[in-house]
Amino acid sequence: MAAQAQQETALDQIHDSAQDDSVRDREISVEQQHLDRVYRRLEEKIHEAEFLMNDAAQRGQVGTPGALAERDAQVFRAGIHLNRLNNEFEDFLFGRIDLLLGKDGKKGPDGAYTAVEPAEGVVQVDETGQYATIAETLHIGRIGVLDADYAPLVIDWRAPAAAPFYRSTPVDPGRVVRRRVIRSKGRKVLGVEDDLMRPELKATLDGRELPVIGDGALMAALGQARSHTMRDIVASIQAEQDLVIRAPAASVTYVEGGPGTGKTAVALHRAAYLLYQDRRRYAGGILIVSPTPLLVAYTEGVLPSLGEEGQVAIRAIGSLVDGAEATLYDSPAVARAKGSYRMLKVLRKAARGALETPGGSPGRSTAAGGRSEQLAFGEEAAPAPAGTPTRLRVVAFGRRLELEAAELDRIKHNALSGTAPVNLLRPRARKLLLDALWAKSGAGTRHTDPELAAELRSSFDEDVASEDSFIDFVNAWWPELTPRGVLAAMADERRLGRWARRILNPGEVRRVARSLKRDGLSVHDVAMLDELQAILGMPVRPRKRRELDPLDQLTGLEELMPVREESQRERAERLAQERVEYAHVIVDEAQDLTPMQWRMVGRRGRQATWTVVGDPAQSSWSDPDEAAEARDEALGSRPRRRFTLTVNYRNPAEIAELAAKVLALAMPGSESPSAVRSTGVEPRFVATNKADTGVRDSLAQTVRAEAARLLDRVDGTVGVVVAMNRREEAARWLAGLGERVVALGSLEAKGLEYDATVVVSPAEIADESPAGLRVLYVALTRATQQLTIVSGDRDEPDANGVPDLLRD
Ligand SMILES: Nc1ncnc2c1ncn2[C@@H]1O[C@H](COP(=O)(O)OP(=O)(O)OP(=O)(O)O)[C@@H](O)[C@H]1O
Repeated sequence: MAAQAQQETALDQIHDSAQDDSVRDREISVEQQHLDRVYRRLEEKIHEAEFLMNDAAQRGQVGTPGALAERDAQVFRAGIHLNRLNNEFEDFLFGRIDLLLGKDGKKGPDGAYTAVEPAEGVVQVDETGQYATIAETLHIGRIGVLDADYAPLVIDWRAPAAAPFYRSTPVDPGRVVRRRVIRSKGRKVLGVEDDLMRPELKATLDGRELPVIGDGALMAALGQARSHTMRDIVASIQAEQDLVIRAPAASVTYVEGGPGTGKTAVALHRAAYLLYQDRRRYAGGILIVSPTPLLVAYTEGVLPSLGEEGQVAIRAIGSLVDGAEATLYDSPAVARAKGSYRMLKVLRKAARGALETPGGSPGRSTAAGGRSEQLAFGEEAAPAPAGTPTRLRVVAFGRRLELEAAELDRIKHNALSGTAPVNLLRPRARKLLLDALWAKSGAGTRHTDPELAAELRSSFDEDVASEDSFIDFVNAWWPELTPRGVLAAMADERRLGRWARRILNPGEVRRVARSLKRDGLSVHDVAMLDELQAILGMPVRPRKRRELDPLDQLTGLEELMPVREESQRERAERLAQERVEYAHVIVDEAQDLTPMQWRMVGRRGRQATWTVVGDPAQSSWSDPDEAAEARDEALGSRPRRRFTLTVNYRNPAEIAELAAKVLALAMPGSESPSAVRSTGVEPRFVATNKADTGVRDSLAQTVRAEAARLLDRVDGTVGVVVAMNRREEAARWLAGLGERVVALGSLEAKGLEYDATVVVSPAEIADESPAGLRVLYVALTRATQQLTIVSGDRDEPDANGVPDLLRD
């Protein structure tokens, strides 16, 4: 009997699932029909754009300036249009909402009704419950497409009419009854996933009950394997994230949220939204500052997938200064000295001190006639020892005139007392030299008539200033300083000691000087270079003129028209490079910026609006209060709009719970975001067997074995996170395991994620810097599915292998 019941249940299930499959297939084919219509329309539009291009080319042959200007503008617009259509042809339709009738009957510019709330009385009740009719269906995609009658076939995801797709929740559904995510590849619809916003409502569309397919799009998206590049989340943005993405761009939008809450994703989507919403305003460019080149590479594809790249520059914090690229790391102690406000004072002294003659500060006599380093090196050059002249000799009005070392020092001291950037004080120094020589010449007493005296003085200045000996002297005595030159001078411990007196302690001076002797730059050096650039002031150099198209000159459309052979992308890159200030600045992982880095970033957005996203609990900077002060200085008095993201989309609950233990140590009292899903797989703890093979070998073997094990268990990537000083060693441990696995230093793991991670020796990571516990918290929150902790030499694992830092 029981067996028969079981059989019947099984048969029922087969029957249900066959029915489900046929409903699913029918729904897929409904969406396929819509997609086919959209493609037909897109093809028409592409033909239109091509026609416009040809038409424009014909006008070019007419040759009058007016016709040429019109041609250029038309080609430009048609080119952009074609480019977008071609680029976004793939996978661009991803959503649909089915809506109740709205409160008013107004339509927006995209052809959709604008009301958010349903009209009164559209939901009716009978003995079977609530029922209603679907009044409007909207499809959402990466770009908007209207049909030939201007009715919306696809709504751009950033348009106001698309907002309910993201904002509607079962608690606050508005007009939305069903939200559907459509999965497609090229021209083929592969699947649909539905979420019901009003599950209690029986809704009909074209006389048929609205079917619901799948378990919801979010879970489907979160469960997918990770690759080495981030995907956009445009099909499953959640309501609290959407509020940030669409927040008005006034002043500063400030977003906090724990690991995995989507801060980076939200920041990128916000850039795309701002461009859509006010393209003209953001033609000034959007800068996204990212903490590491690894995170730049990881996130780089998201904006193009949203149809935006031209106006957005994503730069690592170590690549913000043109021509400089950070490749080195500083020890925590050196980083602390270089990144803090104290360094600002040192740099100000160094910039002036770099002109001083050896053995004393400017103004003190150097009668010993010593020689000093020549500091006017080119961008790449190291300081070349050369003579700083200690005597100036010229011949003027037939007389030999001389200034001695003491006088020269006095003049230099005087000139440096000005507040202008050091390089811009050079003309003032030159003028003071001429004054001193003029006084020596005694010619000032020759005429009492002021006009004649002035004439004489001006011909004296002209004579002297054109003399080779004077020109050579000024060049050697007051060379033009470059940021790199001053930084190189700071590598001299003795000189740095003088400039950093009572600011850095002797140990810091020694370590900083030593670090500046290395070949290459660290992220902190780059911020110092930028500061020096501001302190020194760069004399204006003639800009390299790019080749001009004669037609551009004719029409004056030089900036509007892409130059021949320069693609849209190259043009965007060129503009980004030439640009120093931006219209909007987005700072990702803002908690990590040092005071000096905030100053550098601040200079790029003096007139900008800002979006700042971060998580104080993940800060690797040792003095968060000082950084907060610098951040407030960079952002000025602009009002802040604050948002908090509360849901962790990355880590399953099992991993989030473990990480929360470290958070409690790192920042007692702060709250973890709640994990949105659970996998049932607990983190694994492995202790190395030191007795067998020795600690080092054992660690290598254990980590390799764990990485191999995880590669078998997940489809995507595996990250092995070690303390910074073990990076190279760890890469060797993993040799030959393939491209899906990577070794990372703790600081490099920032912002990244992997299907599975191995965190090696929590104690080593926690001990490596004053912010070590927060860095460990970052390391523990990188996995989307599985996590293994391998204890090292410094950990004290219990019988289950759980190291002390991760026990209750
Ligand atoms: N609404 C969403 N739909 C689908 N996936 C999402 C959503 N929000 C976030 N995610 C995914 O969650 C993961 C974490 O997102 P993201 O890296 O932006 O978080 P974060 O807050 O910047 O994390 P961290 O502070 O650790 O760097 C990513 O894989 C992202 O694609």
